[in-house]
Amino acid sequence: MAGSSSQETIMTHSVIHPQVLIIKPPPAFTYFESNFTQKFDILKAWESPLPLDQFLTTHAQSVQAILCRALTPVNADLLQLLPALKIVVSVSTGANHVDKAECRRRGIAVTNARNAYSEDVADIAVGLFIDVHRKISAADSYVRRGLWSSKGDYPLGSKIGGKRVGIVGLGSIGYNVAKRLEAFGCKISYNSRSERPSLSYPFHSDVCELAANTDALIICCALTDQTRHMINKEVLSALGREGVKVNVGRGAVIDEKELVKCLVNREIRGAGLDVFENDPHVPKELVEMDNVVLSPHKAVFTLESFKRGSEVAIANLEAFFSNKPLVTPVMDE
Ligand SMILES: O=CC(=O)O
Repeated sequence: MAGSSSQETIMTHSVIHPQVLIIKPPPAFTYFESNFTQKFDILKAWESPLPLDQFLTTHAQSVQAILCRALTPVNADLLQLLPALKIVVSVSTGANHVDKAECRRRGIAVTNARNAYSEDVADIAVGLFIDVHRKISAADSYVRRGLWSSKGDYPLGSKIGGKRVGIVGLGSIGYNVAKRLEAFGCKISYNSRSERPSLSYPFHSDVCELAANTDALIICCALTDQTRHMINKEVLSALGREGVKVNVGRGAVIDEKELVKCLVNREIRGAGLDVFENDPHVPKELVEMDNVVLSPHKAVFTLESFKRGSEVAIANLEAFFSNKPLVTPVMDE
């Protein structure tokens, strides 16, 4: 008996979990870390005293899987240091931080969080939209700075109900924004990679035409070669002086320099921005404007979203290590 129990102990201790590299922990990782460590041997690059390239060189021959987040680029330089890599599991929905062309060339699979965060991101889009029109953040600052008593009533905002809202990217996030804003009495139309005939919202294949026919644009699409700087000077001009722009997609979908110029010259009414062209760097002009609401790329930041995101990541890693089909592979764009 004694022999078999010590054999059991040895067996328990000798279970070898598949290795997963993490360079920087994803947000809220500590909440879900044990879910990962029960199944995988997590290589924590951020805890190593070695410089990253030395750390990676040490593990180069064994690392087949990497778990990453939006702010950790998995670019060609990093991929070169990982010759045995077979899968990149991103806990983000957007996969623009992964060099997908290089992954494709090397036969490395890429997965993302797909729709895990859509509802929470849609909530923030709606929050920014309301905030810009009703000046909630600016009014909060007005009260805190003691201006209410010295300067009197705060300037008027603009009504939400009846606004014509153009959604750019009617995927899962965009659709959730549309449903929410319909309930506020807004009129929805959209631009997307393709029309969704099952929905009754008017579709505009041309984003400029969408802008010309709406009071606000809400950017919900992914950053791809096709969408980079899609919201340019022409689109912003079409949106017009009373127009508002909200972005919960990726900063570089908008030509940020043009956006700043339009805001400075009051060529559009305002903007609500959760993402920036060079996250986490925010143009200083924007910081000074009270018709702009700024948010630090946090639309997905709820415990519930990160729980769901970590479940999707674990499901993809398990599928990969047991040779099953991946749960949320990123399709070629
Ligand atoms: O921006 C966050 C994400 O893409 O998940």
